[in-house]
Formats: sequence, structure tokens, C-alpha cells
Amino acid sequence: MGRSPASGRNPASDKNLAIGKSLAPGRSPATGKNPASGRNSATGSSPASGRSPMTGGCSASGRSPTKVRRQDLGFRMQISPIHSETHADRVTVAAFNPSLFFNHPDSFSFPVPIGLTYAKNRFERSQVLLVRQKRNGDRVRSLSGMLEESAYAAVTQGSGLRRLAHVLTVAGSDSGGGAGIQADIKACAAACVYCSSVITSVTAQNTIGVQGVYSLAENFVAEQLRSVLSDMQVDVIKTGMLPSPGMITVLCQIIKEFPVRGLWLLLIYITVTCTFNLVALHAAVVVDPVMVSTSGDVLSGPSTLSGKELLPLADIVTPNLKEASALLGGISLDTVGDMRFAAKSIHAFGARNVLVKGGDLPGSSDAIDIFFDGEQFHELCGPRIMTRNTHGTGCTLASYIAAELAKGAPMLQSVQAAKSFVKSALLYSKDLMIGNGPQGPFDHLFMLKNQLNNYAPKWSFNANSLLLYAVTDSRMNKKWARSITEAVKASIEGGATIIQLREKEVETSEFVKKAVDCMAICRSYHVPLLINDRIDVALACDADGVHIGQSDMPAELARKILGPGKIIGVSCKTPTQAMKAWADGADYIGCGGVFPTNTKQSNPTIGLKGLETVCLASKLPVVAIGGISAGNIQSVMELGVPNLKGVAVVSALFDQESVTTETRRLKSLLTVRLKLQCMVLGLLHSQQIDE
Ligand SMILES: Cc1ncc(COP(=O)(O)OP(=O)(O)O)c(N)n1
Ligand SMILES: Cc1ncsc1CCOP(=O)(O)O
Repeated sequence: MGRSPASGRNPASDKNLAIGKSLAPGRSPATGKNPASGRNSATGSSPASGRSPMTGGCSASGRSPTKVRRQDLGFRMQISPIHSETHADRVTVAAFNPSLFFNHPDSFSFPVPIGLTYAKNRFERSQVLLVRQKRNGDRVRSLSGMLEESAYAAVTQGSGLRRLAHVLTVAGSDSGGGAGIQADIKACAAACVYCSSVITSVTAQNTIGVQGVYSLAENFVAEQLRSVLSDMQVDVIKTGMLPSPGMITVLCQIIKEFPVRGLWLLLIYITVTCTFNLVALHAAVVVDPVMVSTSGDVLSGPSTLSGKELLPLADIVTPNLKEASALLGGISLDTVGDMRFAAKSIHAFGARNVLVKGGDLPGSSDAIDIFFDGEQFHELCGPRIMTRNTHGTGCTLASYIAAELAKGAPMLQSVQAAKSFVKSALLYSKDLMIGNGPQGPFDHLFMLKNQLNNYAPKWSFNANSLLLYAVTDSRMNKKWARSITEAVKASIEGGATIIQLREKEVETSEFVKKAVDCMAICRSYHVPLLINDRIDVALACDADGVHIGQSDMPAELARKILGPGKIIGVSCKTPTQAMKAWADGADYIGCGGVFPTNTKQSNPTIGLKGLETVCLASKLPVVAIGGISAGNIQSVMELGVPNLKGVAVVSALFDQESVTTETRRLKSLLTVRLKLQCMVLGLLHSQQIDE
């Protein structure tokens, strides 16, 4: 009883990892079967059939929580509808059989973990649950999954068991290793997520093109799906090449087979307004509608997806322009406006979110993607990386989105993180030479190459945070007898959207100490904090990034040292510097000094005209700096250049009696300006305006 029956069969070598459910005693794993036969075996049968809920069970008595396995819990735990409700961030649950909760009382409460909306796990004995509240305005789509997850965490706390977020990819194999299943597994690995794989088709492929395609029998794809889904807790299913309409039908059937079934399949979700919605529960689904390879070879016809069975199950679908066009009957998509139209039309097929990728948009120097969540459009811009090594970007992007969702990230952040990952991978791999053809693969695991970067990337930089950029100054703090932490806190409370520690007169040890304290403050307010010039200090305090000047560490090296997850800003006065900053992998540029200032000596001003010229040439978002105050802030923002995202200010905030009051004053001038722009343009935009 004390030994985990999963040991020796667990896909991960780590014996503490809880990935697979154990088979019931007496059932053998499906080894040695002929895949070609396509015959459904015992593994293809319903996971619950023939398996007693109590099989492999554990009794409460005499069992220490350290012996709890997820599968035991899944079969034996019952959460009743007698009393279950969400209060802000906590859920209270009553159990039918309290003894199953080990040391817990018959009713216990635990925090709802953020992001578990997407961590949907089967909960085989759960009942219909009543939810009375929207959580953070977000639709709670899988309460039973959340409850199971949280109860599991509660029961196994300190047990030594842990689980990895899990993506199942259903896709084709690329013998060249750049795209398909191979790219999916590497993208998940880079995002630190477990990846199981169901292969739909085997392609003979290299950097020149696709030489052959051999698709597997639909019933053998079904068998692979059931093998994984009946045993493992899959958070997100990501689909790639689905070569036939029949295969899509099989996939949809099986996706629906593995949610909580029947009555248990439905979550009655009562909104605050007491309207009823029925929501089906199954793993989240990311659909990459693979139709054509990068080399132009057809991998599956549009008919496969236009069957429209899969899209209603999709949490997100990620077509490129060709695929979006094919899904919409071959319409031409030539402009950003066309992309918005396509996103909306594909959304109407039932996908909850749509990302139309504009990498191939003619005449655009940027890669612009359109994200549509059914209500709002977001234009996601990124630099177009000039490289031949782009094979597998679509598969990678979709898999990375799936991986972020599996970890619990919200949808838009998952998309942004995936874009940032692909951008960094392309940048790191632009000189890579694998194969002789025109479409090279890239290196997904570039982060492993650099010891310093051995961490998962964070969510990507949001340029809207440049709106009111507070840059500290030790001299001014001394003058007004403020500590740096007081200055930082006051500016955030006044509405600063990003902070930079620009401490020119402190010793390193003191700087690191202060930076650590400021990081804690900034984290608690969810405001990014950057360090001026000092990459070592940024690393030491795990800051969100750095701001560097033209005579500091070159941005390209800074990126190598800091990795893709950190924000890098570069000071630029000219279009050439702006272009270089972009090519070096910076996230934004600081442009100035716009007006004369006493804060930085010997720094020629470029004026509003110079600022405008740099903005127009820059592929990166821009923040203006130098002599900006309440008196001239309007003239800066009136330039109306779309990538001018805000102002960076030192003395107008910190050389003042009340930092909070002055920050508030500038913030309100900026937000009035933004609101006015929105009203005048009447455009939907994604900028967040914080009062
Ligand atoms: C947002 C922002 N833009 C420009 C600068 C100037 O940085 P740098 O050129 O490194 O000059 P110093 O700040 O080191 O004097 C900045 N700090 N922030
Ligand atoms: C750091 C820096 N870089 C260009 S101008 C400047 C100083 C900006 O300070 P202030 O906002 O007080 O003019």
C-alpha cells in the first residue's frame, strides 16, 4: 500500500512526479501491440469501465498523507453540492465521506488558485456544483477541475508529490525535427511543461520541403488518444496536422468523451445576474489549423477544419493568413482590417479566441497579429526577424500558448508569452545552419545554452506600461529626505506605470539592498521595475529588466546575459540607434532629452521634431524623456505617433514636495489625453487606462 503503483511506469523518471494514473490491478499496459492493426484494445475502452472506483484505493485510516496519489483521490473523493460556493478567492466544499479527506474536517475551504480556469482535469465522481460568483470577472469554466486540483493540493500538501502542467499534442511528425510533434515537444520543454504526443501522420520532411506524407489510421489515432487521456491528467490539448475530416471527427468525439460525463459533464454556472449557462468541461483546446508547411507543401486540405466540428471546442485557434483565408473560403486578406474581419468571422465558427498571424502580411515591416476574444481586438506587434530559420514557428507558437495555459496563465498573456518566446528563439537562431534548404529550423532550447538564463521566460513586456515612467534620482531623494523605497511607493500610489532605479551615487552593496526592497514593493503593486545601467544589480535583485544607454553594455550582449524574459530599454537619439536597438533585441527605446533639463548634464536636446523622427523610424515602442513636466506633457503626447507610448520623468516627480500628488497630476493629464484620442478616433484599442 505504501508504494506507489505508478512507479516503474511513470513517464517521467522522477519518482515523485504524478503524471499517469495507475492501471487497475490485473490490467496490463498495451505493450507489444501492432499499431498497424488499428484494433481497439482494452486501452481503448472507457477509462472508467471495468475499473472500480475503489480499485487501488486507500483508506483514510493508517495512511499518511505522504502516500496519497492523485489517482486515489480522483476515484474516491466526492464533492457534494450540499454546500459549495466561491467567495472572492476561496471555495468551501463539503464532502460526502469526510474520512476520504484524511485529516481534513468534513467541510473545508481552500483558496481558488489563480489561473486554474484552464487547468481542467477530469473529476470522475464529482457532482454538479453551484457557483454564485464571477471570479475576477472571469468565467469560471471548470469549477470541478479547480476543486479537484485544490483539494488535491490541500490533501497532498507536504506529501512530496508534485505534478507538472501537461500539454497533449495531437499532430504530425516532422522527420527534420523543426516543426510538428518535434517542435511541440521542444516548445513545451522550453516552457517547463510536460508534453505527451499523439501522432496523426508521419512526414518525410527536411529544410527543402515535404517529400512524403503517411497518415495513420483514424482508429489508431483514437487508440493513442484514449491511452493518454484515460491515464493522464491533461491540462491542454494542442492540435496540429489533422490530415482527414475523419480524424477530426474522431478527435472531437474523444475530447468530448473525456470530460466529466453526463450530468457531471455540465457545470451549472450562475452568474451574478442569475442567468444560467451550461458549460461543457474538457481539457482546454488550442487549435493550430495546419494546412500548408512553410515550404508551401499541402499537409491537409481546408475541408478538414471547415467541417467546423473542432472549432467550437477550441479555446483558441491560431491561423496564419493563408489558413485564415482557407477557413473563410479563400477570401483575400491583405490588410490589418482584413485580419480583424477574418478573426471575427472565425470566432463566429465557435472558437472562443482567435489569433490571426500576420507574419506574411504584404508591405509590413512588422509582424502584426490580431487577437480577438469575442469582444475586444488586440493588435500584437513584434519585429519581423530576418532569418531563414522560421520552420516550425506556427507549431511552436501554438504549443507555447498551450503550455502557458496549462501553467494557469490567462489567454492574452499566454499568447504574448508565446510571441515573445518565438521572437527570442528566432533571434538566437538567426545564424544557425541546419540543413541546406531555404527553411531552416530554430533552436527552441536556446535558454539552456546560457547558464545565467536557465529559467523559464516570464510573461512578455506590455508596452502600455510605459505610459508614466518614473525614474528615481538619489540626489533628489536626499534633498527631500526620502528613502528610495518611499519615493518608489509614492510614485506608484500616484499612478506610475513603470519604475526605473537610476541611482548614480550609491555603492553596489547599498544599491542591491535598495533594489531588493523596491522589487518587493513593485511586485506587490504589479508594476515593473527596471535598473538603470547595472545589469549585475538587475540580476542580483531579479528586477524586471534594465535601461541602458549608448555607452553602456551593448543591448545585444545585455539580451544574451539577461535572456528573453527580461525587459531591455535603450536610450536613442537617432533613427539608426533605434533600428540597432530593435535588431539587438531591445523591448523599447527611451528617446531624448526632448527638452532642456538640469537632471542630466551635457545631454543635447533633440526637441519634439527629433522625437517624432525617431518614433517614426522605430520598430519598438518609445518613451520620451528629458525636461518633461505638467507644463509641456500635452505637447509631447499631441505628436500622436502610435508607438510613442508615454513619458519618462525624473524631476517633475521626485524633485517635488509630494511625489504622489505630482505623479497623480501627470497621470491625469496623460489619461485625459488618451481618452480624448480614443473618443476622437472612435477606435477599439487595447491600452489600459487606469484612473
Ligand atoms: C526611459 C529612459 N530613457 C533614457 C534614459 C537615459 O539613460 P542613459 O542614456 O543610460 O543615461 P543615464 O540615465 O545613465 O544618465 C533613461 N535613464 N531612461
Ligand atoms: C536620464 C535622462 N536621459 C535623457 S534626459 C534625462 C533626464 C530626465 O530628467 P528630467 O525628467 O528631470 O528632465
